[in-house]
Amino acid sequence: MSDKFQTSSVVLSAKNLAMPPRLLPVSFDVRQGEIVHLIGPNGSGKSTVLSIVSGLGEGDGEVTLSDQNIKKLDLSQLARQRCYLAQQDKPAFAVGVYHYLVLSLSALGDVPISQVEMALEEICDALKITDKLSRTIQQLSGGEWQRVRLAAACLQVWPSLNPEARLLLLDEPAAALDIGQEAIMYQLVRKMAAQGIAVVMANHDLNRTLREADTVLLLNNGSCVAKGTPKTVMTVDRLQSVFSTQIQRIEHQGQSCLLFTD
Ligand SMILES: Nc1ncnc2c1ncn2[C@@H]1O[C@H](COP(=O)(O)OP(=O)(O)OP(=O)(O)O)[C@@H](O)[C@H]1O
Repeated sequence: MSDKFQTSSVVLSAKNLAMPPRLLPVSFDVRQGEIVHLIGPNGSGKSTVLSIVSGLGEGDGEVTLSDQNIKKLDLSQLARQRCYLAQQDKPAFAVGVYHYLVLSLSALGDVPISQVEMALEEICDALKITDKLSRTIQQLSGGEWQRVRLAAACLQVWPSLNPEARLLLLDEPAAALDIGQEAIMYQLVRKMAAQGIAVVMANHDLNRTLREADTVLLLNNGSCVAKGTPKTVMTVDRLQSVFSTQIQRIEHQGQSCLLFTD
């Protein structure tokens, strides 16, 4: 987390989130500019956590977004404060990429078109989708479609367009991305966080989590087994036990790196 947000305010507070047996009670806070990774095996509850804190999924417990109970926020208030990129397939209907991106701003009211164009240009350049703007979403590869979805998510909570934006929720955003595009996605996530947006994302790439996350929640069978900094949570013994596979940790040029040796 950038130094300027070290003592920043809590954006998202989740208290005793639960949906037994899929998710047993878990509590955590996320601060302005903090990047939180949810890790754990398939079916451990990562998407369930994201869907409850998004305000769209059913579940027990209390979630507050900027001190407001999310159950009291209507859909357009939610859409202005947080964006939720779920795991999902391409919609069946055909829509142009540009139109799809602009639709992500529909909850924001009147935003000057010049500001929209500037943000679109910056995000599309970063994600390398500018040449796809005139296509329909049916004419994209899986990785291109994922980048368009990411662009739409970032646009919705882009601080210069949306002063109410606080939180970006991403469910496995690197799915379908090649390693170069994955690196670009992480740069964009860091850029959002550097502007004060709190990020909570589900992730399967443990080496990325080691390097990119400020805070990690490790889930297993619906329970949070550890929470804290990557180095304290992601010990070899704990990861081997949770993921039931052989892992080694090596140091390379000052960075820790996990090797999966099974
Ligand atoms: N709609 C549903 N109805 C009933 N159970 C569900 C439903 N969706 C998910 N589950 C179950 O809830 C548990 C948690 O699922 P969840 O999708 O949160 O896991 P996850 O950690 O995100 O998994 P993955 O890494 O595979 O995406 C799993 O046991 C799953 O089978």
